[in-house]
Amino acid sequence: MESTPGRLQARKSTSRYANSPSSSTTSSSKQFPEASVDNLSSPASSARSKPQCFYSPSLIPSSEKSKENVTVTVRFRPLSRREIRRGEEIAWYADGETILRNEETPSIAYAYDRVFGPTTTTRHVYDIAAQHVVSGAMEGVTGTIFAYGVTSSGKTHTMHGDQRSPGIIPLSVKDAFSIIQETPNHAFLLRVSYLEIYNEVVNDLLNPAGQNLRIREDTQGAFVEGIKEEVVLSPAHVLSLIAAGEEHRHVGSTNFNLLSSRSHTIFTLTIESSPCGENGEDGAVNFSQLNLVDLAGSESSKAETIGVRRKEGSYINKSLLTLGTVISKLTDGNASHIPYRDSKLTRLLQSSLSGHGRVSLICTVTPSSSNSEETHNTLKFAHRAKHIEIQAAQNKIVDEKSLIKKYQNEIRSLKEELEQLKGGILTVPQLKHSGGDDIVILKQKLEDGEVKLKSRLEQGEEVKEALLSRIQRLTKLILVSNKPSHASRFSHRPLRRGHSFGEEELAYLPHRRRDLSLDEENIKLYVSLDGNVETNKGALNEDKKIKKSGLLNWLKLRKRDNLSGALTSTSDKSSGAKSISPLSTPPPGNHNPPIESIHSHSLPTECTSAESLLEPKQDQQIDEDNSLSQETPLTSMKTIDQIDLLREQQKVLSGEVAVHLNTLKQLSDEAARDTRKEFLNVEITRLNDEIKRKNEQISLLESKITDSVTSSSHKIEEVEKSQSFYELEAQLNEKSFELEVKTTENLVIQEQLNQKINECEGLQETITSLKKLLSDAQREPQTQFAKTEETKEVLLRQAQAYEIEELKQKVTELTESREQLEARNRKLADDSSYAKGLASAAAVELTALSEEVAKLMNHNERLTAELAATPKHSPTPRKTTGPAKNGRNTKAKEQSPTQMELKRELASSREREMSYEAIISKKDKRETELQQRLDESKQREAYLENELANMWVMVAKLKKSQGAETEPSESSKESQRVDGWDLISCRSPRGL
Ligand SMILES: Nc1ncnc2c1ncn2[C@@H]1O[C@H](COP(=O)(O)OP(=O)(O)OP(=O)(O)O)[C@@H](O)[C@H]1O
Repeated sequence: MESTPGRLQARKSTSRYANSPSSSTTSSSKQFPEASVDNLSSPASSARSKPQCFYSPSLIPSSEKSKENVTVTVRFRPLSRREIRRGEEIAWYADGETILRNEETPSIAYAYDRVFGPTTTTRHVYDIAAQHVVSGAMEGVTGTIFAYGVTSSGKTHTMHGDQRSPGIIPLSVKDAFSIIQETPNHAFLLRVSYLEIYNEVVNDLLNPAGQNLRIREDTQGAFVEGIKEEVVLSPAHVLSLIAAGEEHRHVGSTNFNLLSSRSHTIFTLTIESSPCGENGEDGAVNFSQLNLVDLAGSESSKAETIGVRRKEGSYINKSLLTLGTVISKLTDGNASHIPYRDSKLTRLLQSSLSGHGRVSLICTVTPSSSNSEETHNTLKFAHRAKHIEIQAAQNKIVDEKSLIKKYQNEIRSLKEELEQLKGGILTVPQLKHSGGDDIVILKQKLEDGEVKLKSRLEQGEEVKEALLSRIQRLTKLILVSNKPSHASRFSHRPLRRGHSFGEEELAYLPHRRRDLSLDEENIKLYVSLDGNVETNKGALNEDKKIKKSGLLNWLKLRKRDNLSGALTSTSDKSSGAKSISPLSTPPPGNHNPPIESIHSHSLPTECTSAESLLEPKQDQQIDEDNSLSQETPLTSMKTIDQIDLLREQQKVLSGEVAVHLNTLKQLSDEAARDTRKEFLNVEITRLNDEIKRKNEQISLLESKITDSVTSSSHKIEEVEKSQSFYELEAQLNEKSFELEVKTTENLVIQEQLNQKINECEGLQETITSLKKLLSDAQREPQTQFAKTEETKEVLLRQAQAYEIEELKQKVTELTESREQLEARNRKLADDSSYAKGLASAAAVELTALSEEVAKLMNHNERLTAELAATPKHSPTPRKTTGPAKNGRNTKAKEQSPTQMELKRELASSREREMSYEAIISKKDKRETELQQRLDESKQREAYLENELANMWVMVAKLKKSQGAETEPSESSKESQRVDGWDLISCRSPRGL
């Protein structure tokens, strides 16, 4: 639908460019199909959370705030030779001035503030996408311009450019100085800083020592701690600093870009401006920053990088991803948290993105089909960014925060000091009308006055010179227009300023970069290195060489800075947290011919250029004049300083002449009244002579001034004529630079050589000592043999000591087992004595029993005998009947209990006898057993004692043999004693 572009053009930011000339075209003569743009982005931004304010309460924001959107433009680069050779198709194309469309699916289209075709010049891009940000910054509205796109899409080409086509940065710088020139009655102070973010580390590109700097925050927002800020005086000065900074930037080759930026860079121009002139100096100071950002390119997986490049690529992608997230959150009304802190890039861009300054995003894309997807991503990013809403406001700063005010105040007080000094010198005693008697006193006073005047003049001369030069230096830091005040750019702003660069300025820009991406040959070159994309030193060196001519000039000037020693960098802490080096600017005239055009050299007020001493020549805008930009600046500024000094001297002399004339007049009056006073005539004559002499001096100074002016103009002419000389000089410098490089390389090689020589010497020494050792060894074989014997002996002794130790252990063990056996023996002896006791008791009992048995047997025998006698006197019990029977029975009855008793007794005694016998036999058995064991123990004890004795004998033998061997050695004896094994004591405790 056509409505969307219409809507876009109706936007404030777009409409301002509606009439601007456009060279934007679609690629080649291709006919692009009409397409609907249903999905074109709408710029309407929804309400979003208020971002953090960049400016502190000390800064008074202008009441006039207007809402606007980020300016988003897209720039196509032409297809590279390589892409053409590969036969790549056009995937995206510019459909008119604001629409970009997909070739394959024409319904996919995006609208932006402007779409630049591949043939659009950077200058045109500047006019559309950057100029309003730069002029805003010069008026106090902070601005940021950044280039975004995939690798090799043309970001660096757009931001830095080359000599043939200067980029946004040089064009902005040039424009900033032109604006100063076009803004009379305003004083400006510009300072720059330049940093890179490489692998999430912030490095100061203006100060190689400033590595890994910290980002801090104060009430004004995020800032880089310790970054160098340099006060700048001219476009050439700024470009020289950028060129020097670029030397330190991380650049490497990838398979897409020979000189791919591996870091994001932020170039910041800090601008302070204040009205000056009749009543201007009391006004508030405008403070703003212009950030020019060259982002590193996002890398797709196609990049196939390895090693360092891959690491760099992942850091780059991560920070760009965070940038994308921040941008989408900024445009999302519901987002409560915006992750600025997730990357250093977004932290530093926070104040720019959060909506208090103008932002211009230039998205660079390639039309090629191979990059279609990446291009689409860039377009989506740009589409999101378009929705960021900003409220740009002019910022004013209070006096104490302003560096320009500080300098202006210092200049004012220095001038007052100078005036006082002059006044002090010129004050002479005023002649009052006095009577004739006072004439002598008057004469005396006059003479005194003359003497004092002379000495003061002499003393004050040096101080005056110092004051003057300080005033001049400070004045030079403050940039003012030398145009008449009615030519204010605010009232008559020209539609377009001239951007022509002087030779010197161009020298700081790189030559034309290699055309687009790598050609096949180059790829081969790269692939051959480390199999992938190692840095091609040759190619990089070539590019560095290209830059060198610019850099050489810069270095040359730097050297001059040092040589002249006039000014050194001093960081100005009072002006803010950041280190500023206002006086690190070059000494008067250093490499800044163009600045002469915008400097006022008048001393009374630093803003009135009408009094410029070197008018009209110095009034010309030298930066547009190539010949002037070739002038040797130091000489030029010296001349200006000299002229200033001569004029000052002239003024002092004129003052003195005036005093003399006054005195002369009074004396003449006096002489006319009283003609008798001869001495008055003499004095008059003397004064006349003096006046004449001083007038001569004045005319001499006048002629000197004229000469200086003429000679300076002659010099300019000479410079014009000697362009070739400078070229030669540049070549010479280049050669000397190369020579210096070679010398340095030589020195390094020399150092390495010395190191190697030292190493060699060390090795030589080792060899010598080894040789010496060898020869010593050969020369003293016997010593060696003795040494071997000694070693053997030591080993033997060690073995013996070890054996002794073992034997000692054995002895201990044996002693222990002997003690155990002894204990057992004792126990056995106890047992045996107990058994003996038992046996003797049993024997006693046995004897008693035997006796009893014997008694019983005797009794038994008697009874048996009695029994045998009994049948003769009494019938047999069988034959006995009746009373006989009864008689016999009674007798039997009388005898049988006794017999029975006896029998029972006999049986029991027999039983007892038998049990006693059993016990006795048991005891005997036990006794035999014990006896056997006792015998065994005794045998074992005897055996052990025998063994022990053998061992003692062995030990004694060993000791003896050892003693014999080591008899001379007291130490071994000592060791024996120490061991506690004196041979005398080496006997068995039993005397074995
Ligand atoms: N608009 C253009 N016209 C002509 N040549 C261009 C244009 N844009 C880019 N180029 C060329 O394309 C090549 C790559 O461009 P450049 O180095 O600027 O890309 P880049 O986006 O900065 O890449 P990287 O992110 O890798 O640093 C360069 O040789 C450059 O001269």
